[in-house]
Amino acid sequence: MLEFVTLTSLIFVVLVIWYWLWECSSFVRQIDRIPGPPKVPFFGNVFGIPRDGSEFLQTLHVKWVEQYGRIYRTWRGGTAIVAISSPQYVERILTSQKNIDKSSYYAIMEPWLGNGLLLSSGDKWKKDRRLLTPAFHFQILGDFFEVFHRNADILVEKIINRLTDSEEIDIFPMMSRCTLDIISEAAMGIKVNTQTESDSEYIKSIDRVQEMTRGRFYSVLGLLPDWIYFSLTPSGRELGKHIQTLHSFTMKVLRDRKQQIENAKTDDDSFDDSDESKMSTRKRKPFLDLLLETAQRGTELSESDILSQVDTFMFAGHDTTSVALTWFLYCMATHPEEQERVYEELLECFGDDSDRHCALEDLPNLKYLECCMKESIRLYPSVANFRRQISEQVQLGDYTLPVGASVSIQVYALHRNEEFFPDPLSFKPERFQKEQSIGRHPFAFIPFSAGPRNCIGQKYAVYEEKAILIALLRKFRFSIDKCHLPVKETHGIIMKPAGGMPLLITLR
Ligand code: HEM
Repeated sequence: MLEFVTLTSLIFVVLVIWYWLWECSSFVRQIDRIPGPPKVPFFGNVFGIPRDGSEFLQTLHVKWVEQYGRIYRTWRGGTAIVAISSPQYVERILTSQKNIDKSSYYAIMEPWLGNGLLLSSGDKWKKDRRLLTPAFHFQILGDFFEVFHRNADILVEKIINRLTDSEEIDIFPMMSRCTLDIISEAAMGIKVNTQTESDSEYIKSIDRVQEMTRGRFYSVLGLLPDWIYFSLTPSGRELGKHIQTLHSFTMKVLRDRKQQIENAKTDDDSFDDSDESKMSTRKRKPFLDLLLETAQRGTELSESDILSQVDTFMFAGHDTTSVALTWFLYCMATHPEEQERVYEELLECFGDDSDRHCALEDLPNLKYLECCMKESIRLYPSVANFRRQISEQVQLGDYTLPVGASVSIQVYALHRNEEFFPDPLSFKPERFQKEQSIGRHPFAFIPFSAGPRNCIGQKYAVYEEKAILIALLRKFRFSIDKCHLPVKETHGIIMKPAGGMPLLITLR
């Protein structure tokens, strides 16, 4: 017994000394000069950060910004996270060529997304980004419109069929299926038909994986290494099961596409064409083919590398767009005058030709639609925050961020900064008209991030959204029953509407 007490006391003393030395280190002193919520020894702020996605957003993006300012720090165990939401600070971080790697937050996504473009660092990221950029070439994107239109038509059809039962429809799952079908076909070359076929396990699992990944990051369990978390905890086992579902889905996509290419080879040898300069003049080419071609040319690219990219693009290119569409329709439903103005602009553009799909050339004529899209994603950014790892010390105002700190760019809080968007909580599309945008700080509005590591799919996403929204707004009028107001945001990795988005829909 005496030995046990002695040993426990000894461990306690060692831990206290270790903690005291850590507290006195220049890293901790530099971080703790930045204001932030009080921390608990060893655990930091993990207990003070709400698990619930809506409260999480309100606490980190509203309450603590009001309390501590547009730069504040939190601790996750021994990891320092500096949250910033002023454009000047954001510009310093996002324009850096050095501080472009992702923070430890993203390590928690690795069992799911592997070392794909979103998570990779250093030379691997540079090489992959160079390889994948041609797939998003402006001229190639024009060829994707056919896929956007076909899937938007299916969506319109589905809504019309549902209207016979009820005018109120939760549009969020419908958007999710539509964008999943589009990304699978446009980027992977495979039709998965989740709009027309029954419940998609993939969609259910992707929701759960996001929710659980965010929950894990800010819980004590998140401090456990992967091998303990996934094998010994019930939540780890559940998360592992959902990740497995996602991987099986993307593996099937990869295998199916390989098979298609094999079959096509006998008729057409274009797959062997390695001249990338011809990309822009060829018909649309799924980005997955680029990876398969590269692997075939003998470059080091294993099946698991390709799978990580497929997982990454399926995630990054599907949910981000479906929530942007969903929040946009919410803004229209709650702002009938603005909705009518968009409709009038569409009538002016398309006239009586109600069946004509939009083309790339129509888009410059739809300026008010674009202002509404920007205003909606300002208020409801699909990615409410993202992070960078500090690998070269940086000065933000009075504070020095040492190497090893993590920076969280708080897009939600940044977009609601009164200094740049007066009356920030109101939906005012005019803010984005040319005259009103002049002089606004270029980093005050960054829904797709900015700088060298911005969203590679930005143009693709905007075209896709426009094609879908134009089809919907020409056909339907959207409103919302007041009993649902306001629809709250919930933060997983993507910012979704808590409890779906039930809208009242009528035919025009
Ligand atoms: C409304 C739609 C979208 C929004 C709001 C959005 C937003 C973002 C943001 C904020 C980032 C930076 C994330 C970070 O640094 O951690 C990002 C990165 C990325 N996005 Fe998007 N995105 C959208 C659609 C898409 C689409 C359609 C694709 C693919 C087809 C895509 C692929 C990617 C990839 C691969 C990255 C990582 C880029 C890199 O690190 O080099 N995104 N996106």
